[in-house]
Amino acid sequence: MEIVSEVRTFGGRQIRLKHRSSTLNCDMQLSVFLPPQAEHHKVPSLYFLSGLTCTDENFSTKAGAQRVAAQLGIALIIPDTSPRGDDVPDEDRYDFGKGAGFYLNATEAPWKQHYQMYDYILDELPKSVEAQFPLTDQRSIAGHSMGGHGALVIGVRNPERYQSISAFSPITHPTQCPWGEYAFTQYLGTNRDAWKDYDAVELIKAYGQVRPIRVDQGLADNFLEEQLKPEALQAVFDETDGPGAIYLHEGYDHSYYFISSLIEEQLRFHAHYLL
Ligand SMILES: N[C@@H](CCC(=O)N[C@@H](CSC=O)C(=O)NCC(=O)O)C(=O)O
Repeated sequence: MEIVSEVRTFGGRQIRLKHRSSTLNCDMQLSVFLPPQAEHHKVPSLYFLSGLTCTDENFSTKAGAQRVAAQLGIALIIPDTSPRGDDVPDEDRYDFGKGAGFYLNATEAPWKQHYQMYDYILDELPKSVEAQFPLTDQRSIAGHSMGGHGALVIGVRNPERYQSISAFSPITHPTQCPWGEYAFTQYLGTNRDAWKDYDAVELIKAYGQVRPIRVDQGLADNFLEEQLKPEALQAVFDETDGPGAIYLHEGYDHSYYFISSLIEEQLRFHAHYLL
């Protein structure tokens, strides 16, 4: 991975990188924050998956996560939200294609050649960053909206890889909401049984709650009822015995103002399991 830019913040290093991804068959960029402790010893990592229309820079510039990550000694690994480049197929809509990879492995043409974000986040990215930076193999995963869906799906399916899972305003039940139904039809085809591998509600029903899960949801979120459906996640938390918890916040919307208000709580939640 090649360093594109680097700045010092809160005693640590905020780094932007580019690399050729063999999983996605394209060049990718990502951001990494290394806390000051990484100068002396290996540190654990929190992966943060962003939402529709985002790159790695939305979270790294708007969430304000670095101050507390520096105090706690946790690295932040912030990938892009889809494959990129002129060779990558796209559609002219904000909720599908580039910027909207939905953290799955596409099975349908023309998407499957590049849209393999599930494998990229789970395998290629940790191997690459852990080979280059002083990181332990202790990881947790978080995300926002489409990225909250990604964090829940990847975390629930791979409890041996992630100590804890959190999400801001996640798409909890993508097989039952317009964003998910459109994207899954294109990426995965029309067999709805195959969609269940990428639906947090269906996965928790099947796998249970192995790792701790924290969800924060604003009650003034304009996507709440149609796209996010926290009540479906609450129902499956209630059905399955486990520590999953959804915190509802009066007056907060879907934006990074919400994420920046609650990021400290989510970082401290993960620190409990990572450190
Ligand atoms: N129509 C809007 C929708 C895009 C949007 O709200 N994106 C969110 C994530 S939504 C779910 O994944 C986001 O994080 N935007 C970036 C930001 O910095 O706020 C639009 O096209 O803007």
